Parts: sequence; structure tokens; C-alpha cells
Amino acid sequence: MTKTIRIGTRDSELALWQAHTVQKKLNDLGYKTEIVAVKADGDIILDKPLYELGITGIFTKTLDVAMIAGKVDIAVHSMKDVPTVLPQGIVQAAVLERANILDILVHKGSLDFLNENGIIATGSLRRKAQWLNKYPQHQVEDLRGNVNTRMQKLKDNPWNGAIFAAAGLERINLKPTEFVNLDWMVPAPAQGAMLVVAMENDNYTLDALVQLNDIETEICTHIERQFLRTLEGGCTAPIGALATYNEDEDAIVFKGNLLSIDGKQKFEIEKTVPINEWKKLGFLAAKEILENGGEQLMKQLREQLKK
Ligand SMILES: NCc1[nH]cc(CCC(=O)O)c1CC(=O)O
Repeated sequence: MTKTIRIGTRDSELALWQAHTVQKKLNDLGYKTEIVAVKADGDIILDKPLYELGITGIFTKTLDVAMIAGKVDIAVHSMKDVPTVLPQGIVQAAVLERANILDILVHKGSLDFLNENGIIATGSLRRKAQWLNKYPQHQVEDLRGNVNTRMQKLKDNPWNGAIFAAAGLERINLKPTEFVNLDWMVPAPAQGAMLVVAMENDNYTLDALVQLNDIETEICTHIERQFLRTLEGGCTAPIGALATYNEDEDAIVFKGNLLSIDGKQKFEIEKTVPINEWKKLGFLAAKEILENGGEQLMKQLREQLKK
């Protein structure tokens, strides 16, 4: 049997770029494909901070529904936007090789404000908390919308800078010259990775997609998402995680953190383990944080974010 694989995507420029990338890879393998663009709620509701919407998976839900209804065969996502537990019947079919993992600060030419009273913008609690932890005298403004919208809002407002994922800006050639790498900031779990999901019983499509999977990225993002899931943060709590593979030592280097929203409390963990211990690493790292005070902070966060 040969069928046309219908690729579901959101309709932002970044989402379409990601869908086209997957399309090209499938076409190169000889598969027939078609792009189906769908508007997602996370793109429509712009007036509320994401975490106030209080639900996880706002970007991915619409595509999940389209796939379960049989309107598309696969969905392409920024993996960091995907809840750690997938809906019943939907499976992780391929994780593409990871791009730039870093957060960057896009600024307006001067970094003098870093040592003064700066104003930066972000809609992410993780970025806000880590920023305030490092620059407690600063103010953080909310910033929503797709990357194009956010870049425009930065130009239109009197902010000193805004934080973006480098990968998103690089993919659609929107990365300006005036930026700094925030290499001290722990990225979102799975930042810079793309995930393709499909229906668990669709063998034709699963056989196609497995050829796009990058095992190193799959393992590292698995560790990061296991850390997130164990902390029970959902996708909106201030939680960062990054696993990298060190080839020389055949080891995984893991860094994770959990902060209060105001950035005043911070728990962090760094661990290096031999590669054969990767399967429980995210879980063990999260347990260590929970047992050393993180449990109390998670409880506090759940209360705060419930409202
Ligand atoms: N939450 C929005 C989102 N989801 C994925 C990306 C970019 C790609 C990535 O981080 O993997 C972005 C933009 C951003 O965070 O600046």
C-alpha cells in the first residue's frame, strides 16, 4: 500500500517551516505527502499569559483532535510544547536531530541595562524566574504570540530586550545581529527538538517516520521530559532541563532546575552518568530535587498556577 501522508501543522511561519522540513525528509525517502495547516488555540488567544490559561498542551490539542478524527496522519510539533503524556492512541514516532538549544536575549544595541534597572519581556515562567534570579532588580513584562509577533512587539515597546529560543529564530531567519546567548539559562525540556507524532496503529506511517528519528536527541529529550513529568510541572511551571551526550566519556551530562516564579527560590541539580544509566536519570534527578525542598515549592506553584 502507498498512501499520501497528511502532515498536520499549526499555521505560524515557524510551525510551517518545521512541517515542510519533515515533508522534505519524507519525500526524499520516496513517500507522498501533503501539508494540512490548522489554527491552534495557543495562537488565537493572545491577550492572556499562557500560564493563566492553566492547561497544558494548548498548542498541540487542536492537532491531536484532527489526528484522532482522521483528518491528518501525523503532526509536527516543537517538542517543548508537547505535554509529557500523549493522548491515548497517539505515539511519539520520530524525534528529529536537535538544533540550537539556547535561549537568547534579543536587545536594542546596548547591554548597559544589565547592571541597572532593566525591563525585559517574555511569556515564559521559566525564563522569567531564571532572569529574576540573576537580575533581581529587573522588571519582566509579559510577551505573547508567535515569534514574528513577539519580535514586532519588542520593536514597538520600550523594553530593553526579550528572550527567545535561538532555534525558532534561526529556522525562519529572524535572528537579528543584536543578541546574546544566555548560556547560563537552563533551556526548556526538549527545546530545539522537533517531534513527529502519529497514531499507534498506523504502521505504514510509523515505518516511514522511524527513519527520521535521531537516537541521541531521542535519549536526551526523554531524560529531560522524564525530569519534567516527575516534578509534575505541566508545561508552564518554571522548570529547566538539559541533557547532552559527551562522546569522549560515553556519558550523559544533565542539568535541571526548578524555581519560584519570582526567582527567589532555586533548586538545581547537575549529574554526569555513564550512558547505560540514562533510563532513570530524569526520574532520579527530579526525586533528588523533590526530596531537598522541591516538593514544598511544587505545592506552592500548583496553588499559584491554579487560579
Ligand atoms: N513556546 C513557543 C515556542 N515553541 C518552540 C519554539 C522555538 C523552537 C524550540 O524552542 O524548540 C518557540 C518559540 C520560543 O520559545 O521562542
